[in-house]
Parts: sequence; C-alpha cells; structure tokens
Amino acid sequence: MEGFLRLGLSSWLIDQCSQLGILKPSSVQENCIPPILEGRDCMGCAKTGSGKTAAFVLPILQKLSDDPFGIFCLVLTPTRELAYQIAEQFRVLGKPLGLKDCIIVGGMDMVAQALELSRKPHIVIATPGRLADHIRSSNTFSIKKIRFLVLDEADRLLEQGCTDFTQDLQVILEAVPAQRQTLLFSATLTDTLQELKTVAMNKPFFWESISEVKTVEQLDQRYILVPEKVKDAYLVYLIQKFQDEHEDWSIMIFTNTCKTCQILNMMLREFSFPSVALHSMMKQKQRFAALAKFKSSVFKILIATDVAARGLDIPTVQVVINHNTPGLPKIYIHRVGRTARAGRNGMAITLVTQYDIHLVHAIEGQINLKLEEFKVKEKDVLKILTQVNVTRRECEIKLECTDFDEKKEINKRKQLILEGKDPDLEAKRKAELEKIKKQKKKFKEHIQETMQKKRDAQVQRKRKKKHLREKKKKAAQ
Ligand SMILES: Nc1ncnc2c1ncn2[C@@H]1O[C@H](COP(=O)(O)OP(=O)(O)OP(=O)(O)O)[C@@H](O)[C@H]1O
Repeated sequence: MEGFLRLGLSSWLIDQCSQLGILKPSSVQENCIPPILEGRDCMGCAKTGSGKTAAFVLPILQKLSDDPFGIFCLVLTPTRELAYQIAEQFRVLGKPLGLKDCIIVGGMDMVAQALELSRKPHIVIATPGRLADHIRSSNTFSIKKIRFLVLDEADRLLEQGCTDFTQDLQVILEAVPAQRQTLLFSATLTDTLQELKTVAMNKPFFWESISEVKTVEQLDQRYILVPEKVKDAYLVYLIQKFQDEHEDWSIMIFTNTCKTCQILNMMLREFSFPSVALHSMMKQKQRFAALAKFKSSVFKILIATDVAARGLDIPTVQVVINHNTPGLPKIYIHRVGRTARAGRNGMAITLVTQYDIHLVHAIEGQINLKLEEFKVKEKDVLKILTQVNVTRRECEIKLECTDFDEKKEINKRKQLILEGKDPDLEAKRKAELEKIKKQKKKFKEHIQETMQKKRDAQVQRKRKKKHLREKKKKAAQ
C-alpha cells in the first residue's frame, strides 16, 4: 500500500486497488505513474501481463477526481474485446467517482453510441475505425477538450498491418487538442519509436523495462517440430494430454486464419472438447459470448486468430498453443503473453513445420532465448492421425456447405469500399498480380530445372572421367 502512496496516489484509489488484489506497484507502475501525475507525456514499454493498464488508469482517475468533466480522456485500442476489458478496469477502480464511461467499437449499434457520446462520459474507450466514423458523421459530441489521450498497444495502432488504423488515427488526432497528455503503452514499442514520437510530442518520458529476455521469466517456452500433415493430430494429442493431467487448466490456441480457426473449433467439438472460437468473421455478439464462456471457464479451450493475441487478461490461461508459427516475433511475444501473467507460471508450445524453422530462429533472436523441445511420443500421435485427419476433412466439407467463404468475400468487398477502393478493379488487379507471380514462379522453376540439369550433366561427366581414369589405371597395372 505504502508503495502506491509514495507514488502520489490518493488513498481512495489505493483502497480500490486492494479490492483487485493490487497491493504493491509493479515496475511499470512505479516508474510511469509519477511522471504522468506530474503532467508529462509517457511512453511505457513493459512485458506482457506486467500491469500496464493500471499504470495509466490510476493516474488518469486521480486527475479526473481533481477536475471531473466529460469528455476527459480518450483511450484507443486495436480490438473491441480489449476496449471492454480496459473499460472494466476504469469502472472498478473509478467506482467511488461515479465514473461514466462509454465504449465505442465496431459491430455495435452506432445510434446508441452517438447518444452515449452526447451525454459527455468522463472516459471514452474506442477502436479507431468506429470513433473516426462518429467524428466524420456527427457533431453531437466533442473531444476537443480532452486532457488525456491513451494509445494502448500503441505500436499496433501505428503500424500498417492487415487492419490499417493510420487513416482513422489521423482523423482522431485532428479532433483532439494539441494541449493534452499523451500516454503510449505496449510490450513491444521499440521499433515504432519514431512514429510514436510524432503522437507524444511533449518531450515524453520514456520507460522500458530492461531485461535481456523479452518474454516473461515464468513462461516455459517450447516447440514441437511436426510435419505439416500431422499438425492437427499433435494439437488434439496435446489438448487431450493437458485435459487429462490438469482438469482446471484453460488453453488458448492461435491460428493464422479465420477459416482455420473455425474448422479447428468444429473439429475439437467433434472430439468433445469444450472449445469456443474467436475471430473477426464472427458477429460481435458471438465474439463477446465466446470470450465470456472462456473467461468464466465454462469452456476451457479458446481457439482464436491474432484478434485475441494482444492485451487480453485471462488469469486461468495456463497454456498457449501456436498452431502456426507466427511470422513476426512481435506477434509471438503478444500471443505467448496471454499466459504467465502477473507473476503466474505458464507454458507456450509452438508447432513448427519444416517450412517455419527460419521463423523460430527470428523469434529466438528477438526474444533472446532458445525455445526448448517439447518431447512427445510420436507413436501415440500417429495412433490418432487417421481419425483426426478424417474428422478435419469432414469439418471442411461441412463448412463448405455454409456461406462462410461467401461472407468472407462480402466482408472483403465492404472493407475495400470503406477504404475508397473499387472491389472489382481490385479483384482484377489482384488477378493480374497473381498471373505475373505465377509466370515469375514458372520462370524461376524453369531456370532452376535447367541449372539442375547442367549440374547433373557435370556430375555425370566427372563420374565418367573418373571411371575412365580408373579403367586406364587398372589396364596399366
Ligand atoms: N501491481 C499489481 N500487482 C498485482 N497484480 C497486478 C498489478 N497491476 C496489475 N495487476 C494485474 O495484472 C494483470 C495484468 O495486467 P494488465 O492486463 O494491465 O497487463 P499488461 O501489461 O497490459 O499486459 P499486455 O501487454 O498483455 O496487455 C491484471 O489482471 C491486473 O489486474
């Protein structure tokens, strides 16, 4: 308790913290809360599960209690689920203030949101796309006077990933005052520092937890080298093993696409595993329902795309399984950070195929740690291989009978229209690119083939020469 008092927080906030079991400040809180209370911009980079949310929520609530008005603070975050989680922390910690918050995310009713915004909530927690839509289309609210702008998972908000937030962010940055405190947090800030400095311009206080290894100490990180075709059998085997050995463990499985996520969930259900899926092709209500079932441990297995890779705080998660090796070390760091949070233990297992070894090397290089092999009796996996592969195929056929692919196509078209692009032109462009790519590939293969033939011929010639030499030698003897 004393620790928080020393940082300059009021006793009512410290009482609220203790109700959440937050008794002693974590390193990021200890270092970032004082400069934020002093009024400085802040960039905080600390490992997953180290309490970054409270590091900005606590000082903001304290400042809000000094001078309460709406809209006081805007928090931006890349995913809808994360927005709800952050709002929850504000609500619990800010209860004595009678805090009014408002969550502005896609997939929810826009009119109801506009109404809520017009009622001047103290804190708005939003995903950039939907908030930018409100700014463009409505004049019933203003964020011109906010005191705090927070970018949680700041590096993700500023990078141009598969969901590009930069244009929406531009709209939002033009709508907030230049005189504000900007707080940027993430477990992986360092490679976007330059971009971040353009958002937090007032000589920001930068704090990074210094540690050789970039992942959490309590996390046991393993890999299994598996042939691509046997991957699903390994997955089923691992889940069965963990379920048999640790009834109370929750498991998060990450996949690379929505379709794989959907199919694997169907497959796990066929094997009677209590699993739910979470990906961006699901309706928002289904997404929330799935997450609630997993959080309450009614379903102990969550199979998700990277939409769940960042920020989600579910203390019961003991194991993270990467069904695919993440293409970027950064994504690996966030995915495996869903376990071993706030000082707890946890395990992460990455299924690595023969094509992914270079990705593992990149991950190891970035986190500064070698993954250890997770030993499995291959014989036991092979016993279930046929059954698993047949079940997966059946699930694929079942999914083909639904409108899953069609919906995906519609979603893609919607996204392109929103980005101001013509979907038909884009499709044509993509087809042309695909054609060029194929031609290039064919050309490359042709060259490789010719080179190989040359090499083979050379070897043949050498062999022949050697053979002749030996023959001559023998004849001379
Ligand atoms: N000082 C503290 N002592 C103990 N637990 C804490 C403390 N501060 C926060 N926590 C708890 O630790 C958990 C993780 O915190 P939080 O979600 O803020 O992590 P994070 O650093 O934002 O992680 P990520 O990078 O994954 O988003 C939460 O359940 C939170 O309530």
